[in-house]
Order: sequence, then structure tokens, then C-alpha cells
Amino acid sequence: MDAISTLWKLDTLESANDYLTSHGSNAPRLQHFIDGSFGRHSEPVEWIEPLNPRSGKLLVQIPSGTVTDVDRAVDAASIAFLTWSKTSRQERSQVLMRISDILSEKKELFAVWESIDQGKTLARARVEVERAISNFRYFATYILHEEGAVRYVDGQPSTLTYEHRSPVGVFGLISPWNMPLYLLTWKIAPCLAFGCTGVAKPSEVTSITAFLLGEVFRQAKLPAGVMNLVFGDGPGTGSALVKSSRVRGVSFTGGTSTGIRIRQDTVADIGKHLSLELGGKNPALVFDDVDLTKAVPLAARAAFENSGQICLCGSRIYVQRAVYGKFLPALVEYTQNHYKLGETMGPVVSREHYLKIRGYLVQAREENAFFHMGDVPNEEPQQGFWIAPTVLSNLPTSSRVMREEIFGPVVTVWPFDTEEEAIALANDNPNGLAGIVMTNDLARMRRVGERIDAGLVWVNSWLVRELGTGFGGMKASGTGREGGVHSRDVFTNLRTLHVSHF
Ligand SMILES: NC(=O)C1=CN([C@@H]2O[C@H](COP(=O)(O)OP(=O)(O)OC[C@H]3O[C@@H](n4cnc5c(N)ncnc54)[C@H](O)[C@@H]3O)[C@@H](O)[C@H]2O)C=CC1
Ligand SMILES: O=C(O)/C=C/C=C(\O)C(=O)O
Repeated sequence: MDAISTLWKLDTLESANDYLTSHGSNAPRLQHFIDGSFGRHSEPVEWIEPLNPRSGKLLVQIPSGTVTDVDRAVDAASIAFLTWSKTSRQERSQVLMRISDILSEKKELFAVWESIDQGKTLARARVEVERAISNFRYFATYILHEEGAVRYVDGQPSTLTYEHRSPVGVFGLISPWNMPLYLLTWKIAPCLAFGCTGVAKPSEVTSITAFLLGEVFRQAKLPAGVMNLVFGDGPGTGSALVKSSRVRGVSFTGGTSTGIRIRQDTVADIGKHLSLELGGKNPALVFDDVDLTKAVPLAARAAFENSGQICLCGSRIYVQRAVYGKFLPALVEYTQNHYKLGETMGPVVSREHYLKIRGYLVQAREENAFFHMGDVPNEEPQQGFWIAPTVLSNLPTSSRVMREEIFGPVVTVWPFDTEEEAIALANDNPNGLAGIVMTNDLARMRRVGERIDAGLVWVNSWLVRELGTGFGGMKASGTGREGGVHSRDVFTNLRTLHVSHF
């Protein structure tokens, strides 16, 4: 039986895990989804073998898409663009709704595999699958309600002017491993809604739910070639996709260095649309007027949700000195009670990532950090990639641990005295993705919130999302915004018309 028929039926953790235990070294082999069907890979196939984050054992085999595979997918998307770009909004909307309905019927299947593949808890995976469903529903309805204005050119009443938008073309959609389906569908849904076609490349570390999504596209009767899925690594498959001259836009979420690489690889292709959502090292400011029974759980969640593997995590906590002494032990106690490895917290995604995080913890130890909880994990991961939630203090603000995105369950805590100092500390970082402000002072909420160098600022909240508002970062955290009208700008070209008569 092929991999899709096998995996599609395993929609409980028990059945999926039984299957994984029984397959031994015959791990299922995923297939690219090109031109409406799962199929051939160009020979010889090089297989990438991601491991199960909970056990460290072989999970699946991913074909490493070659330039030929990418070209076939781009061919299919280019041909499909000719009709999909002219398909009515009503019809596109209906296809997106069918996709969301099938996803919704199979949501437990997707949650189970997301949890296994990425290591996240099943509860977290369920939240993310709901969001993937919303991504399709949101853009399916958005396109039905867009408004445009036609007006006279000022002083020339015989000339009308209006803005006309058309889909850009074939897009390369490249996503990371931390929220695989959630982030991939955040790109696929607007791409389809606004009349573009695409080639999506999920992370080679977590490709399973993207593979299952191909079956959803098939069942939803998404016309062949409109969305293709090519698996493979970044330097080979991803790079070939980004560099293809027939790919007219790239929407990417991932590490900052990869974003820089993609900018370099596309710099000569001036007209290519580029949307880059990159890393964060996000500050969380805790002022002394807050109720700690609310601030501590919020800070812990922002630090440790998905084992700290969300680009929006608040990984640098700054606490006003008057409450610092109470906040720190309360954070440790809350985390100990609520983030238990193997129960309410999963492993990190891969061996490579485990070693990367460990490297930062070794450095923290060398720099005499206080480990209020957590420790440097073993040099070699044992039975999965488990790293305990770690709370650090007493690091110099110049430390790499304080400045670079660790993307794991590691948070640093540091005191401040004044509001000005808090803002300066928050902004003293090359990244500018998100910021969190905790205060009960209404004036301060805006005063501080509006000065944080970040594309997203949450006040007394975190990860609250409204899909119509702009999502993306400042400074090294990216280029452009997505969400609502911003996604429309990514996936469409704008021409302004001036219509007069002789
Ligand atoms: N959303 C975020 O902020 C994320 C940040 N990261 C950060 O980046 C670090 C590295 O993680 P990686 O998995 O290596 O992220 P990455 O940025 O290499 O991977 C993200 C996606 O980009 C693709 N990719 C890699 N190189 C490419 C290239 N030259 N051209 C086109 N596509 C390419 C990958 O195959 C994957 O699909 C992490 O440790 C973390 O700090 C990682 C994932 C998500
Ligand atoms: O859109 C969201 O709600 C969350 C997005 C998270 C990322 O982009 C990330 O962690 O990379």
C-alpha cells in the first residue's frame, strides 16, 4: 500500500504509534504531489530520513526534490495559472471552503501526525490544525468581500481612476518545521484565494502533514497543478524553487540567515515579490504595577509554548526591580507545575536543533549564568530530543544567549528600573518581530507599546491573532507583512488605471 493510503487511515495516536513501531526500518516514503497526483520522483532518489523527536528513531523518508522535480512542479503551476488566475472569486472561494471542510473532517488525523512529526503535544497540535482550517476559511471569504473605489481624477471630471489587481503568477511557498501545517497553510490559502498558483516546500524536518494536505487537495478537486508539493531540503530543493525565473514570488518563513540567502538569490530578479518572515528574540516587559498571578502564567506561556519553538516567543524577560525578586521564583514555580516534559511539553524537533540549543546552554554555563531551573542537557540526546524548560539569569546583556534566537525552551530574566531603560533593553537587539508589555497602566500600554521596535506588540496578552491584521517583523525579522490586505499585496500586482475619452 502506498504511503498516503496507509497514513490517511491512522487517525489516532495509538494506531499511528503502533504502525511506527511495526514498520521498523521500512519507514513510509512520502511522494511529491505534482499536477494533481502523488507520483514519480526523478531518479536516483536521495531520501532524507527525519527522526521521531520523541524516540530518536527513524520516522519517515522524504524524497529530496531535484531541480527536475522542481521544474516539473513549476511547469504544472505555470500551466494551471492560465486558468486559475481567471477562475471567478466565487469558484476559488468554494474550492477553498471544500479544502477547509475536508481538513476539518480529518482534523484529528492531522493533529496526530503533527504531534508525532514535530514533537508538539497533541493539545498544541489540535490548536494549530484549527488555525490551518481558519486560514482557508478566512481567505475563502475575504476575496468575496473586497471593495474597490473608482473616482474622478481631481480637477479632471472626465477621467476616472481606479486600482486594478491581478494575481502575480506562480509562487514558491517555503515553510519551517515549528508549526508545519499552520504556517504552510498561512501561505497556501492566500496564494490560492488571490488567484496565484504555487509550489509549496515544507521543511524537510517535518513534511508529513503537508503530504496529507496533498490528499485533501485531491479530494477537494483543486484543479491539477494549482498547488504542488515538493519535498526536500533547503540548499537543494528550496533554493532551486526560489531561483526559478518562472516563480514570480516567494513567501518564506524560517531562520534569518536563510531569509538573507533568499534575498541574495533573488536580488537580480527585481520584479519577484518577496515576503520574508524571519526569526525573533522577543522581549517581554513586566512592569511593577501588574498582578503577578496573571503576569507569571503569561510570561511562562510566551516562553515555553511549543517548547519555545515559535518565532513569537518571549525569550527575553525584563522585570521591573520592585517585583523582580517575587517574579523570578514565581516563574520557576509556575513552570515546574505546568510544563512537564512528556506530559504538557514535548521534545525539541530534531537532533540538530537539540545540539544547537545545548550549545547556548553550555555557553550560559561558561558565562556563569544562574540556572534557576533546567541544566545543560547530555552531549548526546538519549531516546528523543528532550530539553527541560530552562530559566536563566545573571548573563551579560552582550551574551549571545541574550541576543540570538535560541528557538527552544530557554528564557533569560533581567531586571530594569525605569520605563526608558525597559524600552532601550527591549530594542537593543537586531531582531524586531514581537514584543510583550505587561502593565496595568493604560497610558503606559500605548506609550511603551508604540515604541517597541517590533512588527507585533501584545499588551497583557500573547499570540492573540486576528487574521486580517498585518503579521511580520521589523529590522532583521523580515520583509513585508502578511494577513488580510497585506497578503493581497503579496499575491497580487497593482496597476492604477486612468480612463478618459477623446
Ligand atoms: N519562524 C522562525 O522564526 C523560524 C526560525 N528558525 C530558526 O532558524 C534556525 C535554523 O532552522 P532551520 O530549520 O535550519 O531553518 P531554515 O530557515 O533553514 O528552514 C526553513 C525553510 O527554509 C528552507 N530553506 C533552507 N535553506 C534554503 C534556501 N537556501 N533556499 C530556499 N529555502 C531554504 C528549509 O528547507 C525550510 O523549508 C532555527 O534554529 C531557528 O533559530 C527556524 C524555523 C522557523
Ligand atoms: O501566525 C501566527 O499566529 C504564528 C506564526 C508563527 C510563526 O511565524 C513562527 O513561529 O515562525
